[in-house]
Formats: sequence, structure tokens, C-alpha cells
Amino acid sequence: MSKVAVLGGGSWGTALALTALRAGHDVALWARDAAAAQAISAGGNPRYLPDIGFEAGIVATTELGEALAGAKILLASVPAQALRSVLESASPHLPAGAPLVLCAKGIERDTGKLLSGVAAEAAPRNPCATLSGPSFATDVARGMPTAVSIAARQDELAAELAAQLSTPAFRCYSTTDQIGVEIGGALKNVLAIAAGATIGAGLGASAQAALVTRGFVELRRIGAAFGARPETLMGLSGLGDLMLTCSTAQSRNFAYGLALGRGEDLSGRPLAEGVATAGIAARIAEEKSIEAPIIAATAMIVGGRMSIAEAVESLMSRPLKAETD
Ligand SMILES: NC(=O)C1=CN([C@@H]2O[C@H](COP(=O)(O)OP(=O)(O)OC[C@H]3O[C@@H](n4cnc5c(N)ncnc54)[C@H](O)[C@@H]3O)[C@@H](O)[C@H]2O)C=CC1
Ligand SMILES: O=C(CO)COP(=O)(O)O
Repeated sequence: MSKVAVLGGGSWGTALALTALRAGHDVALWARDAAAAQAISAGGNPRYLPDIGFEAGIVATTELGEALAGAKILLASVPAQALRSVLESASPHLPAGAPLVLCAKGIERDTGKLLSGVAAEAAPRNPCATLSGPSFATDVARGMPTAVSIAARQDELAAELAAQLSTPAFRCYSTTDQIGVEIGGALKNVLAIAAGATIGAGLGASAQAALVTRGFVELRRIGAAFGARPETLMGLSGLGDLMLTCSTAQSRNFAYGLALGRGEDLSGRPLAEGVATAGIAARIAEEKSIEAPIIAATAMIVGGRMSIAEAVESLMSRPLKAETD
């Protein structure tokens, strides 16, 4: 049994802290909010995991030094756009050499970097890994069966982390394709917004299936440009997570798209990582001359620069071509 430290007291940080606890580790969690830390230590997270009670045992604190001291595994589960600043604050306290597992899904908006690139700059003394896959925090917190990928460039590190973090209900597969795992997790959120918007705008289940399938082609093109392995994109962290988040309003990204498609007020909604990632993903595709019209249209819709009706018109009137081109 060794100490696991979790950065982030939201739904995913809490759920991952619980899996680490259930895997037999001592678990500390850093949350920026004192009330959240107190509640998590007592066995609840009313803001981010309402209606879920869980076992006490996580030691949650607002002190980074206290949370990180002596930790052998670090899990970063703050939102993607907050990762750099949180790692910079944590930097003096990060135990040198302890693996840092990135658990957020996104691309840094200001730099276009994948989160492993952010970690390489903000936490260079910690070997970096990524945990991603189809896994709603509520399901994981409730102990429902879930499988994810853990990726690290070194095979032994990925396998060791998978062994340390798996439980009978949380099955971690290991891979060395960290970039593939990151790309799948980041882009599926953008496509989930598009899928939700399709349903919200009343365009139908056939349109939803077409959009997700063709969106997956774009995901694979972008993945290929980054050197991702095709089989990773077909795996849990790619296709698996795309299936999950493009099919149910339990996904906050899908729910965001649903509200967008219905023309509802979008202020004050829960985190939807695809909102921040859409624009930068579209820009990366454009800069690399990758054909990604669905991602581009989603970025424009999310940015208020295109209506859903205009997106449909533009996507449906593209020149006809072979499906595999
Ligand atoms: N909730 C889920 O089902 C899953 C979430 N993820 C990923 O995990 C990441 C975190 O998401 P959630 O925990 O779900 O979000 P959340 O909205 O439930 O919680 C976010 C947490 O981060 C904290 N936070 C936000 N900005 C911060 C900052 N600048 N500094 C410090 N703390 C900050 C908030 O106070 C909150 O505790 C996202 O990238 C998400 O895509 C991945 C798999 C499942
Ligand atoms: O990444 C997730 C499930 O794998 C969670 O999806 P949402 O952030 O869209 O709720």
C-alpha cells in the first residue's frame, strides 16, 4: 500500500480517489475549496457528485504540500485548461520521480499542446502518464464496472500504474501510445457537443450516427498526423469514449450540445471540456491541412460564428467523394 495524491476535488478527482482507496492505497486529495475538502473527507461531494454517498477514508485538504508529501503516484484531475497553473503551484511540492497521471481530457487552448506537453514543461521531474477511457465519474464512484486505458511511453510504467490503480470494478489496460490516448479523449468531447446539438436541433438519430461516424474519421486523421496508432483510436480511449459520450445526456459535453441545439441559455452549465478544445482542435487541423469539417463547424457553432442550420447546409453540400478518401 502506498500513498496516492489526487489534484482536483471535482467529480473525476473524487471518483479516482475512491478507486485508489478501493485499490488499497492511502489517498490524499487536494481541492481548492475548503468546504469541498471537508465534505470529501467525510464521504460526500454534494456539488459535483450529488446523491452519491461513499466511504470515508480520502484525506482531502486545501494544502498542496500536505496532499503531495510522500505520494508515490500523482493523479491530476483538474480541467485541462487549469492543468498548467495547478502544476505550477504544485511544483515545489511534487515528489521527484513520482509518476504524474494526467486524467483530464483536452488540448491547451492557448498553446495547442496536448496535456503531456503541458506536464513536460510544468512538471519536468515527474514521468508522465495518461488515464482515459469511457468512464463517467458517477459510475466509477458507485463502483460500477468500468475499463480505461493508462498510457505511458515506458511500457513498464504503464503496466505498473495499471496494476496499482485497478480494482475488481475498475479495469485498467496499459499502452505505450500516450499521444493516441490523449487525442481520443480530447476530440471525443468536441464530437459529443456536435452529437448533442444534432439531437437538440431535432435532426434525428440518422444524422447523429452519420455525424459521429464521419467525426470519428476526422479524429483518426488528426490522430494520424500526431503519430497516434490506429488501434489506440479504435480502443477504449478513442472509439469507446466516443460511443459513450456521443450517446447519452449523462455526458456533460453531449448535454451542452443538446442545450445548444435547443437554443437554451448556456450560462452556468457544468464543465464541458469540448467547448475549450473545439477551437484549438479546428485550428490545429487547419494548420496541418487536415480535412476536419465537422470539428471546424462545431468550433464555429460553439464560438457563435455559425448556426446549426448553416452547419448542416455546409456539411451536406460538400462535394461527393469516396467514403474512404
Ligand atoms: N466527470 C467525469 O465523468 C469525467 C471527467 N474527466 C475529465 O476530468 C477533468 C476534470 O473534470 P471533472 O472533475 O469532471 O470536472 P468538475 O467540474 O466536476 O470538477 C472540476 C474541479 O476542478 C476544480 N478546478 C477548476 N478550475 C480550477 C483551477 N484553476 N484550479 C484548481 N482547481 C480547479 C473545481 O473546483 C472542481 O473541483 C476534465 O478534463 C474531464 O474531461 C474524465 C473522465 C470522466
Ligand atoms: O469523459 C467522460 C466519460 O468518459 C465524461 O464525459 P463528459 O465530460 O462529457 O461528462
